[in-house]
Amino acid sequence: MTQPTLAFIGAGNMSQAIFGGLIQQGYDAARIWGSTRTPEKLEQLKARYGIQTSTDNTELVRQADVVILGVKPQGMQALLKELSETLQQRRPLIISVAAGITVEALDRWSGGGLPIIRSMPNTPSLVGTGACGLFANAVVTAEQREIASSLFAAVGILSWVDREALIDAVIAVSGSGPAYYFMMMEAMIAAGEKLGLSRESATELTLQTALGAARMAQESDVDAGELKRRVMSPGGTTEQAIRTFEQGGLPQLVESAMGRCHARAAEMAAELTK
Ligand SMILES: NC(=O)C1=CN([C@@H]2O[C@H](COP(=O)(O)OP(=O)(O)OC[C@H]3O[C@@H](n4cnc5c(N)ncnc54)[C@H](O)[C@@H]3O)[C@@H](O)[C@H]2O)C=CC1
Ligand SMILES: O=C(O)[C@@H]1CCC=N1
Repeated sequence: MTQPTLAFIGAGNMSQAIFGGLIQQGYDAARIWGSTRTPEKLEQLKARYGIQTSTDNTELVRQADVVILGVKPQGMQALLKELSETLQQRRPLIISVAAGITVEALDRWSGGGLPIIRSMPNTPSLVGTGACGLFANAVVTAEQREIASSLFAAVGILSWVDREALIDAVIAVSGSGPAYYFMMMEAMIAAGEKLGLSRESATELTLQTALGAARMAQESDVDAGELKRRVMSPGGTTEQAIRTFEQGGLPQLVESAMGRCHARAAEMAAELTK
């Protein structure tokens, strides 16, 4: 199958993670277009990834089989107002990555009746280990679903949800999730340094431990709780650390942090999609 031409409108962090990951997996960079507001940024993207670039979003839509909307949620309505006429003429598959912007709003702002997929990817897509949730409107064909699946499968795993509301749960788990782990890494590195390790060594040990734990949990036939218990020797060192996390309320803290993340997605939808 020929690779579809992709237009990333708003080639920022998330878009770059997706097309950077696709290019690493062998996607033809000549079939990838990116736009940002600033020409200097586009020059950098061209030099780094070899993609086609333009500051003219309508030019991108005219080339595209798939249009990926990668702007901030606050900029989506204005962008679609600018593009609706061209989108209606060209009728590409539209994939939004924006948090808090509903399919109903995307449909309304783009003039109605277009195939729209609301996705929630994450930045580890850049290194082929992304995790993405997807929801399609009724206009999206089986073939277009396949196209979206193969794009996201090239940069990680994906999961279709059958209710749009579940995209907000995906945001709380995997869309925002990399930041939770990065925060844990920051804290472990800082604590390792305080215990006398060099920054370099604390960083290397922390990152390898995060990678090892994730790989082990993925490959194991027992759950994360059991893997945790297997590290905890009775009367030993890990037990003291885990007890300290529990006494500090870590599981409840994670639940309320993810609850706030989830609630914010709904608040954004109420604020931005009137
Ligand atoms: N950063 C992340 O980890 C994730 C972000 N998202 C979603 O991705 C979207 C973008 O987020 P980031 O990539 O983090 O932001 P970003 O600020 O890095 O990227 C946005 C880009 O859009 C460009 N832009 C803004 N208005 C434009 C316009 N009218 N035409 C062309 N380009 C325009 C900006 O110049 C910028 O390069 C958001 O809607 C966010 O909800 C989703 C999942 C994860
Ligand atoms: O923080 C945000 O709003 C975006 C959506 C998921 C990750 N970053």
